[in-house]
Amino acid sequence: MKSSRLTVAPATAQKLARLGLVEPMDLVLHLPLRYEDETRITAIADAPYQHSVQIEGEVRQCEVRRQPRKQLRVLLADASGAVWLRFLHFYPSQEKLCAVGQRLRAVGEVRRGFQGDEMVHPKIHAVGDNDVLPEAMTPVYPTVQGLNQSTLRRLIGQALALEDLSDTLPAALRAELALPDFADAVHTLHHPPPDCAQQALALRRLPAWQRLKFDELLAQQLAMRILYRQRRHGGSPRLCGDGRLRQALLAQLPFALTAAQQRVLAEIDADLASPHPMRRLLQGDVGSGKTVVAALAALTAIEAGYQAALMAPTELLAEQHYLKLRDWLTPLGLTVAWTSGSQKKSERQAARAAMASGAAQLTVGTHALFQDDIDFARLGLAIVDEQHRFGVGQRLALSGKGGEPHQLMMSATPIPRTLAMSYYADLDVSVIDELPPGRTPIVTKLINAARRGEVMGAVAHAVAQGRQAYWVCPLIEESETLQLQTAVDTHVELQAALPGVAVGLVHGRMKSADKAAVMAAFSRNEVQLLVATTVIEVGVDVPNASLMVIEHAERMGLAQLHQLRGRVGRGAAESRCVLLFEAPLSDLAKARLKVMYDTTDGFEIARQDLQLRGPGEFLGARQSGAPMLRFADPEADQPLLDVARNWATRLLAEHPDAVDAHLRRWLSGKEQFLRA
Ligand SMILES: Nc1ncnc2c1ncn2[C@@H]1O[C@H](COP(=O)(O)OP(=O)(O)OP(=O)(O)O)[C@@H](O)[C@H]1O
Repeated sequence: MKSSRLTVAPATAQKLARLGLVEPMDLVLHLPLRYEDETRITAIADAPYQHSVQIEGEVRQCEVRRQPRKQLRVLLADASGAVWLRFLHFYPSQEKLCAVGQRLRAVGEVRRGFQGDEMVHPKIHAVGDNDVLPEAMTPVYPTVQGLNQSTLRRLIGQALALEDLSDTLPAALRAELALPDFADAVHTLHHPPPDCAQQALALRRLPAWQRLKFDELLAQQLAMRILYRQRRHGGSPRLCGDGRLRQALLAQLPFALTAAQQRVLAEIDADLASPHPMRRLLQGDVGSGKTVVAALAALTAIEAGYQAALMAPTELLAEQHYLKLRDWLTPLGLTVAWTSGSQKKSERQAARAAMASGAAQLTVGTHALFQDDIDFARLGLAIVDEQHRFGVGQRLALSGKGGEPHQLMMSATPIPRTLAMSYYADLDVSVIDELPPGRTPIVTKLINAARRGEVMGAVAHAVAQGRQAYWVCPLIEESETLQLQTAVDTHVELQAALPGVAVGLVHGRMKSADKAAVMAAFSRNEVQLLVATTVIEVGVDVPNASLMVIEHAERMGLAQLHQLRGRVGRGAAESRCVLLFEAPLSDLAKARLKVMYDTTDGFEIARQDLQLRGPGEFLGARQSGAPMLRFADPEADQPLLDVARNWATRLLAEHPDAVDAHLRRWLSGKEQFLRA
């Protein structure tokens, strides 16, 4: 991260980028998950259970226990009572800090333990003579492994001090809506005063929250309005083909198009033939056959003498598409180019030359394809896969690329109707609402992780029948490194447990050539069991795989589970998806897993997910894979959305400068093209 005023070491910048923090303004908008109240001291005897409090006292006892597991136990006492502080992992420095007689402050939640009240892993520090209590609450930010709270707090503090936080909304608008000033709002949310009720903060009811939600919704509405306008006034080539290439591909495919595929194709064809740019969202549940529709649309552009480009959010997915499209299109005498960030320079240059000269009729790459200065000789159609990760900001940037190629966005994540109407209003929507025939429904099983051994047996059985399986190790504790470790360990474990089965491993940190090699071996059935992190979530298509095992399913978002499950059930064989969970399950986790058990309809899952999560659930919203809104809640904030919609019209007409400033603030950084 670089700005004229804020510099960050490259290693830290990398970790920040994993949180989506790229620009200094992203730091300003990286809001706390919760707060710790260190502004006051609570008497130990008065500390309520399960509420974060700060206590202060003197160490009376300090011991390291070896049984039942190694731990540090410290008895802290004040005039009112005493409580045990317990650390299961600790450093020698912590043990030293807790010497008998030392005065300590500890922040954490008190709970009833076996040996009386205790605080597990509290935050502690020694009390000095002139230690003053802070005036504001202490923020706790979402983070990744290796990036601690104090570094984040320092960087965010610097960004708050150095960034231009002046208001982008005209004073009249703020007054009319009784919204606080932008700078005040962000300062309050990072460092709320102690009298600010935790409850109101958590529920996002404070005026400061309203302000951020409103700003975010307004930016969305403005961007959509501008896109819509560009589209009405923009000119695009009329793409009418003679059907020659299409017929050739269809003749080559081992299946006929479903009625739904034919219908959406007709909708796309009508758009392509019009002189205005197509902006169409193609929705279809996992495995509904969107790729072939995209290929046929590309062929129309090519028949008309233009080029097409297809972009996917990750390199793995882009490569899968590339391999499939190359196999389909090369026999038709066409050239398909592949470009990716990890390619050798000479290969990339060759691919770019082929795009610039027009020698490549179709180019496949990651979303970064449109990030750099890439020239196409005659780009007629841009296809963007996984639209839900491609926010309105990116759409705006794409159409600003000069020329007006037609755009087709594809999404396998069903977007509930209310959401689609509010956030994709600038797009037309086509839905593939039918699966190809001959698929046997996927049977879903919920199995306690204690019965993992039996599940391994089921894998061995599937392999013995000539089938293949996936074993997915999901994100645990918000840490990619841990996820990787789990996948690596599981790979070793399964190899040992299943002699005679070729077990492969694929994860996000592998070199893309290695990843591709494992995927290719899995496609050829040389690898029968693929252990994977969630990198395989989208787009992997191996019809012979009929068993999917997902560990820690209770911790995953339903949309993600649905995507993963969609990797099986793609062939004629009966497929199963085993969701392993760690007991005991909370009621919410039970309800969520039940949804997965009850239905395989992605739209129904999305609807129930939204209902179960309820408004304001930060993590849930992130897990659902819809990061287009960070603050506002599509359902609960409907009234605010209506106001933002009206104001978007007024601002565009009366305050073009404010529009520019507002979009620059809200659509930079986070809304940049995602790099794979
Ligand atoms: N009409 C059809 N009849 C039979 N099989 C089909 C048909 N259309 C597509 N398929 C096959 O179904 C599988 C899934 O298709 P595809 O990968 O295009 O799905 P998708 O909609 O892109 O799914 P996802 O979003 O999960 O990647 C592929 O193996 C594809 O060849």
